[in-house]
Amino acid sequence: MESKERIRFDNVSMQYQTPGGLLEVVKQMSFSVNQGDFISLVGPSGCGKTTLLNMAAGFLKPSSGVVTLDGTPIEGPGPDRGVMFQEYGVFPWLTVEQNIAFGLNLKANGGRSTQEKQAIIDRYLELMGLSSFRRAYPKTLSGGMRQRLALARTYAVHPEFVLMDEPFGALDAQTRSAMHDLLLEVLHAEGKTVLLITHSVEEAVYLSNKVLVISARPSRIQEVIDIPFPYPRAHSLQETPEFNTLRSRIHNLVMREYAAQEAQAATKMAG
Ligand SMILES: Nc1ncnc2c1ncn2[C@@H]1O[C@H](COP(=O)(O)OP(=O)(O)OP(=O)(O)O)[C@@H](O)[C@H]1O
Repeated sequence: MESKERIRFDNVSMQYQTPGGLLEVVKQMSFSVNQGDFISLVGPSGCGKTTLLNMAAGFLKPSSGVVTLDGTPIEGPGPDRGVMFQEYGVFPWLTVEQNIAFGLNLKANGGRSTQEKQAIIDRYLELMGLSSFRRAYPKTLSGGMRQRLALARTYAVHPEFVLMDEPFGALDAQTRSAMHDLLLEVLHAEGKTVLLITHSVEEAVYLSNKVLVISARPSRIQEVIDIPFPYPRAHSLQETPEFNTLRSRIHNLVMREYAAQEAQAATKMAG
C-alpha cells in the first residue's frame, strides 16, 4: 500500500548566479516523499543534493516549480522539519544538556511544561548514551558522541521530517555503523520521514526504502531504486547477495554520473 504523499517537488528547477554566469543546477525535477519514507539522494559532487534539501527545509526557493508540504508551498523553515548538516550542528558554548534543551526552549516549539521538557532531555540523553556527560561541553566529547548529541538535538523537538546532509561523513567506520543502527532504532520507535544525502551507496541501501540517483548537472533524477528489505534491518543484511546486487547496481549508476560531471568540467576547462 502506497502511503500518503507529504513533500512534493513539482517540476523544480534551480539556477544560481555565479561570476561565470548562470549555473543551471537542478532541471525540472519532480518527486514525492511519502509518509514514513526513508529516501537517500546520491549523485556526483555539486549535482544539487544540498540545494534540494535546502528547498525542503525552506531555506531556499526554487527558481521555477514548487516544493509543497501536504499540498501547501513551503515558504520557510518550521519545527516540523529537523535539519542536520555535515558540520555537527552543536553549540560549543552550551553543555550537552543545554544543547538538547535549546530547540525545546524556542518559541516555535513552545507549549511544553518544564517537567515535560526535562523528561524529553533525559530520554535522549539515555538513548544516545550521554547521561553521564550531561554537564560536559562538546569540545570534551569524541566525534561519535558529538554526532549523537547532534542527533539528540534534532530528535528532541520531535520533527516529523528529518533532513540530513552527509551526517555521518566524518565518522570512522565503527561509529558510523553504530549511528546507522541508532538512527534506525529511533525511526522505528517514532515513525519519522527522512531525506538523507550521502556519498556512501552502502549507507543509502542499508538505511533507505528508496534511493534517488541524481544525474550530472543540470540534474535530473536518473533513476529511483526501491530497496525492498523489510525493517528492522540488521548488519548481516549487508553480507547478502541481494544487498550486494543492489549496491553494485547503484554504484555503477552513480559512477556513470560522476564520469559525466567530470567530462563536463574538463570541457569547460578546455573551453
Ligand atoms: N548560493 C550559491 N551561489 C552560487 N552557486 C551555488 C550556490 N549554492 C550552490 N551553488 C553551486 O551549485 C552546485 C550544486 O551545489 P549543491 O551544494 O547543491 O551540490 P551537492 O550535490 O550537495 O554537492 P556535494 O555533494 O559536493 O555536497 C555546485 O556547483 C555549487 O557550487
